[in-house]
Amino acid sequence: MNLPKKFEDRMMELLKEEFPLYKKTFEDTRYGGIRVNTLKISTEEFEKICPFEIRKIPWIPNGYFYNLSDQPAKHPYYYAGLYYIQEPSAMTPASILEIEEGDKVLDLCAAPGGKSTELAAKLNGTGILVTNDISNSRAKALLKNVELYGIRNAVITNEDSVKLKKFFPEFFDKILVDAPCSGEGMFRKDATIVKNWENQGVEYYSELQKEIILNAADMLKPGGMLLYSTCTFSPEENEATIEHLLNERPDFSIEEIPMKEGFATGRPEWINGREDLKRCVRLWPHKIEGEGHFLALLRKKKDSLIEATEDRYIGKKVKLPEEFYEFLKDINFDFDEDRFVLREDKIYYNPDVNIPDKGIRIIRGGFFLGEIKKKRFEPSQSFAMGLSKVDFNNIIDLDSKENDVIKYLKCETIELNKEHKNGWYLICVEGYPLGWGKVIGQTLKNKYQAGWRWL
Ligand SMILES: C[S@@+](CC[C@H](N)C(=O)[O-])C[C@H]1O[C@@H](n2cnc3c(N)ncnc32)[C@H](O)[C@@H]1O
Repeated sequence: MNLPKKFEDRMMELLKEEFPLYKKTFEDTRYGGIRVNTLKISTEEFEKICPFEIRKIPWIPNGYFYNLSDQPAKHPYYYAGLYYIQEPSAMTPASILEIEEGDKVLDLCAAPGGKSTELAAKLNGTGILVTNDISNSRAKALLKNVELYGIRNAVITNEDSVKLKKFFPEFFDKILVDAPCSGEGMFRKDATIVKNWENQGVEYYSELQKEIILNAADMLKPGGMLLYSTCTFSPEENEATIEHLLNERPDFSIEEIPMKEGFATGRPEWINGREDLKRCVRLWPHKIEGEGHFLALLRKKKDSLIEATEDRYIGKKVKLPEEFYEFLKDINFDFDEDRFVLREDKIYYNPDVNIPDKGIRIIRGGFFLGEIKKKRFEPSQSFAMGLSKVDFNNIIDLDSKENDVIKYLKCETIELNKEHKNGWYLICVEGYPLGWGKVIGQTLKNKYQAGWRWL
């Protein structure tokens, strides 16, 4: 692979005797990874049913390598949201950031959702995940992933960090900043990143990261934790960004990250920086089976004068159409009635946390349940994905190896060979929900979301 000369010279100067080992990784094939969505399935269960060969990623409790000759995105289990396809080192940031149930979590640079989907799994339906991206098109990909992975407590925003900060001063318990970067760790995966590096290099991103990390710092509660990560190697975008934060916000300190085999420390000497930058972690492609990453875990000093605030969502019971309540009779899931929201015939379920909702560009505010169409309630795709098979009374369970499941995912009508009463059914593959269908006589009318269909 042809690397930019400027990049190669700099890496040689930084890595010295390690450089040949690093350089050699460009001759090897990359590693493919999948991360099990523990909102839907345990790792033990997944290992039993996984249809292709996998091998544990040593430093990620729910991460596995797969062979690149397999196609995990072409299996019904992928459509059931059982796993996320992610480069192994990119799994590390969300795995390191400890989340407690009930936390208010922000993923500031989130699209397409590789880290958000794991943060949500750790929240396990409690608290709130505000997941944000400045790019509208990327935020749409994020929306799809939030829905596919069955996340019920997310609010998706489409803002830059300056604007977001105005709405959320010292609001979050945990923040992940997976910063836009020059992507030096992506060169092997995607050659177009090399072009981008040449056009808009390290200096451009370093300035942007300094701005973003300070805005994130101001949205963190005292006592809260912030995880900063990039998939690049340049010290200007890594140790220097952290040093900038520590200089500008002296109430922050760097926390130790538990070291695993192959993890390397931060390199303060590369920027003549402070000694504690050694607590940052560098993942190198010549030391672990992954493309590489940088991580820093930061704590904001606790101010004992600040009292905990009560942020629970207090809604008022809205009058919802009868058809919706009729549908809920088949749902075995305890909804808090005060959290239902009706917006232009669409029904949502709010997370249990109050957030400002005026003046922010919100792409999705809570769990979208469905809409009223011609006096009927039509449940949404996200409603199906947010349920497990025990949550709905009427199930049609398809065999992962039979053709009907692919027909269903292709939005085709299915003829049933067993008697079913008419009405809405949660269509599952081996017990994991895929979407809705409506039985009329012997026919299953397909209600799978057209934009998601199997191509
Ligand atoms: C490294 S990518 C994020 C990858 C994502 N965390 C994941 O794991 O799937 C960085 C993201 O930051 C977004 N971004 C760039 N500038 C931003 C800003 N000022 N505020 C918020 N997001 C920004 C980009 O659109 C991009 O999607």
